[in-house]
Amino acid sequence: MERSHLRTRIKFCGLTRPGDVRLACELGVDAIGFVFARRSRRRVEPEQARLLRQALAPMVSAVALFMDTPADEVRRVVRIVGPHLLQFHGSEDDDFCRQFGVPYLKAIAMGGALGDRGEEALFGAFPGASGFLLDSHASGEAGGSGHAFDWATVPAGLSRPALLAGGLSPDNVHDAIRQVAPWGVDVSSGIESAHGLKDGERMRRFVEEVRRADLPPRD
Ligand SMILES: O=C(O)c1ccccc1N[C@@H]1O[C@H](COP(=O)(O)O)[C@@H](O)[C@H]1O
Repeated sequence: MERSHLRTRIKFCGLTRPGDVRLACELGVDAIGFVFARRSRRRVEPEQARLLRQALAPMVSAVALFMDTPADEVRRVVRIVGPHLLQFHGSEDDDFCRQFGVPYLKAIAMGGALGDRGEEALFGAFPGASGFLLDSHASGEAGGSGHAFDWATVPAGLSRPALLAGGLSPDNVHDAIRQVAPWGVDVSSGIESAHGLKDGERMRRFVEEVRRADLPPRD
């Protein structure tokens, strides 16, 4: 697929240890996600996330992930952690997502029943979103499953930034980027040794594979 950008952005999600945050920054990732979704095994408390955020290098963004989280809880995280971006995975609408005064990404469920998958059908309900995350869960289900969806269902030539997510790993991210040419990639399970515990070698290989996919094709 043709690319409109020179570099695929990388977001590592579900980090729970300062050492993992520091290594991710050394490897050159663009954003780190902290999970506040109630059902997640990677969930961190706001005070813990505040410490993790302090381990971030300059110019690396902190992303706070929610799934149908009450607005007062989101506000508390915004106040204590100070994320650069919010990421919503549930049935939140555009008004809900915008009310916190922080730019937001909306996760779009790419699993389950296939309907109209044009850009307007996927993104049209979220004019206030800074970008999107195309994840493998079905509507109403949680993400972070480690399962990929059919990348062929991503419409070509998206005009708004979209991160490809769901089941990415060092073993498939090169092919995913070459097939979809996403604005960015987002990974959690594929760089873990256990839920919330990232594996240094898998993190390093993931970044190397993204960089390899970004090289111009040889003649
Ligand atoms: O990580 C979680 O526990 C989680 C919980 C609820 C909603 C989303 C969640 N994670 C997001 O899902 C994508 C894909 O994860 P994976 O790579 O397939 O494990 C991940 O990037 C998070 O943004």
